[in-house]
Order: sequence, then structure tokens, then C-alpha cells
Amino acid sequence: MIGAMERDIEHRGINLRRLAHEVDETRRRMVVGGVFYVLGWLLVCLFTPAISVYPWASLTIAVIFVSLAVARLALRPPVSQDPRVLTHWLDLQWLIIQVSAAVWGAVVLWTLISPVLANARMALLVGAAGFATAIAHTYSMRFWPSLLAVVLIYAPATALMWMPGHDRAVAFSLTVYLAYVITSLIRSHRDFHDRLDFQETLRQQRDAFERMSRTDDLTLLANRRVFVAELERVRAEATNHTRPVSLLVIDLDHFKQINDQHGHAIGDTCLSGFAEQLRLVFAGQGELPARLGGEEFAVLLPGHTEPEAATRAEAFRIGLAAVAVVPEQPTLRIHVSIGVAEFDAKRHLSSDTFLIDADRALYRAKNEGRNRVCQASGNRL
Ligand SMILES: Nc1nc2c(ncn2[C@@H]2O[C@H](COP(=O)(O)OP(=O)(O)OP(=O)(O)O)[C@@H](O)[C@H]2O)c(=O)[nH]1
Repeated sequence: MIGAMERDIEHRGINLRRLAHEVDETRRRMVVGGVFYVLGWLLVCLFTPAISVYPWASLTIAVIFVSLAVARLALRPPVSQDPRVLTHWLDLQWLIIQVSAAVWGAVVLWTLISPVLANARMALLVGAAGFATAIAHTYSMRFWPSLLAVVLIYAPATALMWMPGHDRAVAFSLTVYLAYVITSLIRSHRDFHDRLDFQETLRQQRDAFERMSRTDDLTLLANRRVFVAELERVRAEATNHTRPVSLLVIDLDHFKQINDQHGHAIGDTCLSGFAEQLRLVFAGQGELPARLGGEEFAVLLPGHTEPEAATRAEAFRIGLAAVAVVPEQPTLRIHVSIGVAEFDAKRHLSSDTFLIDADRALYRAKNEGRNRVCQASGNRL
């Protein structure tokens, strides 16, 4: 159940990262595109009598292209990481791309039909091919919306050229070029998503290495490096405050016998079962159970005085004796010796000296007969 939930969270995390990446790419690719439509229409106005013959239509087209170019710049990507907000922003961008494409497709068609705009025909046909190519290469993040934009730009002129009375050779070359543009779109769409997959794989590997460098392989508890770093951080914090911090160092008793009698594999299961008990019992805010190495473990207990930590340790020791940590060996019990120390800013000038105090208490517990808790102060429970 938890596994499925974690997978679901991970899956949503991957989808959100991909979406955020797509927003970022779309933003960068959208910035200048609108200017070329404005320039294209300017060409028509300069080299044909469009403005004098069709003043209102010319002005309307100019206003549409300028507004679309401004909208590209004005619609900034959302700060929110809500997938619905990001998707809505992307949909708006695609609407701008498709409206620009549709208007350009209509303008090209108009120049092909109207004798007044005849001087601009070649330029606009070349422009249509250029814009379609640019869309296929630049906006390859989404295949179908991109294909629709290509078709809106290109199809009206191509369809017209296939009509009787038009130049079939031009129609043929436009069609062949359209096939090339679609092939390029397929390739660059695949490349874009392959690149995202590759980046995601690299990110997951980096996270796995990072996790491995922080956790102990067998027990999945924090390893010694992480524990000592956290101990140092909490110790430095406690030096400046009056909040107590205590430390348990725990060693399994006669663990070698378990290995010798039941085998190393059962020994391993024993260690991970024991770690599970540590995780369950020491799960409070800021509490950190860790494996220091071999069959030695430690727990950091912020906010605990030595007697309070010793009481927690004693409860753990007694509770552990009742737990079958190896399911295949229900009668097998493990016992532990525990050393407890409370941080003392005057004596513990480093985390090492703090650990050494807890270690000394642990060795006293071993010497006094094992299966017990000893405090560094020498006090008894
Ligand atoms: N199965 C297994 N055994 C381990 C692992 N790490 C250390 N050990 C074993 O832990 C045992 C530790 O033995 P000792 O240091 O003699 O300690 P002990 O038998 O627990 O005796 P006391 O600590 O004195 O009570 C050795 O047999 C190690 O091989 C591990 O990851 N897996």
C-alpha cells in the first residue's frame, strides 16, 4: 500500500518536473517567433498596394500579428507549480501559435487569390515553408498541436495549388516539402522527449547515489557519516541554547553467537529487524537512529536529559526482549547494552568527546554483565 503511494507520489513528481521543463522550453522558444509574422505582413504592405486597396483588412491583419507578438512576451510563465496552472499557461501559448499560423495560412491564400497582392506571392509562399519548418523544429514539445500549426500555415496554399488552373509543379514541390516538415517534426518531437527521459534517468541515478551515500545498505538507517554530521549540528545548536540533547550508543549482546549458531544471513535479518524496532520506537521529532557500523547503533535524542534518555533506552531494551526480530526464528531474542550520555557544553567540545562519553557508558554496561542501560554520569535508573 505504502509502496503504491510512494510510486504515485514519485510518478506525479516526474510528471510535474516534465511539465515545468516544457513550460521553461516553451517560454524560451516563444519569445521572438511573433516578430517574423509582423515582418512578413510588413513585406506585403511594402511591395503591394494592400494598404491603399484594402486599408481596413491590412490594418486588422497588422493589429492581429502585433497583438499576438505582444501576447507572447506579456504572458509570463506562472510562478505556481500547480500542474493545472502550468497546463493552462501552455494551452494559451499553443493557442497563440495556432492563431498566428491560421492567420498566416489565410494571408498566403489571399495573396494567391487576389491579383492586387500578386507581387507578394513568392515571398509569402517561401515564408509559409519557413514558418512551417520553424514550427516543426522549435515547437516539437507537443506533436499534435505542432502538426496542427504546420497544417494551418501550409495546407491552404498547397490545397489551392492542386486546384485546376494552378501550377501543379509548385503544388507537387510544396507537398513533398510538407512531407519533409512532418518527418522533421516527428524526429524533433522524439528527440525532445528522449532528452527529457535521459535527464530524468540521470536525476534518478543522482538521487539513488545520494541516498546510498546517506544510508546503511542493510538496515536502511542513517549511516555513521550522516549521524556524526547531525550530532555535530545538534551539538553546536545546544551549545548556544539551554535545550538538552542526549545520545544512546547501543550494541547487540553476543551477536557473534547468533552468527555462529544461525548463520550470517539470519544475522543480517536480525540486524535489519532490530533496526526496524529502533525506527519504530525512536520516531519522535528530531530523533535520529543510525547504524554506526557492525552491530553498533546510536540514537540522537534532542530535548532529552540523561535520565529521560535512560528511561527511553530502558523501555526499548525491555520491549526488544519480547520481539521476534527474525520471523523465521520466532524464539530467537536479542539483547542489547546501551550507553547514555547528555551533552555538556563545558566538557563536550566536539561531537567526538560526546560520543566517547556514551561509548564509555556502553562499555560499563558490557562489563557489568550486558543487557542493561548505563548512564555516563554514573547515575542509575
Ligand atoms: N551478519 C552480520 N554480522 C555482522 C555484521 N557486522 C558485524 N557482524 C558480526 O558481529 C559480530 C560482533 O562480534 P563481537 O565484536 O565479538 O561482539 P559480540 O559477539 O556481539 O559480543 P559483545 O559485543 O561483547 O556482546 C562479529 O561476529 C561480526 O562478524 C553484519 O553486517 N552482518
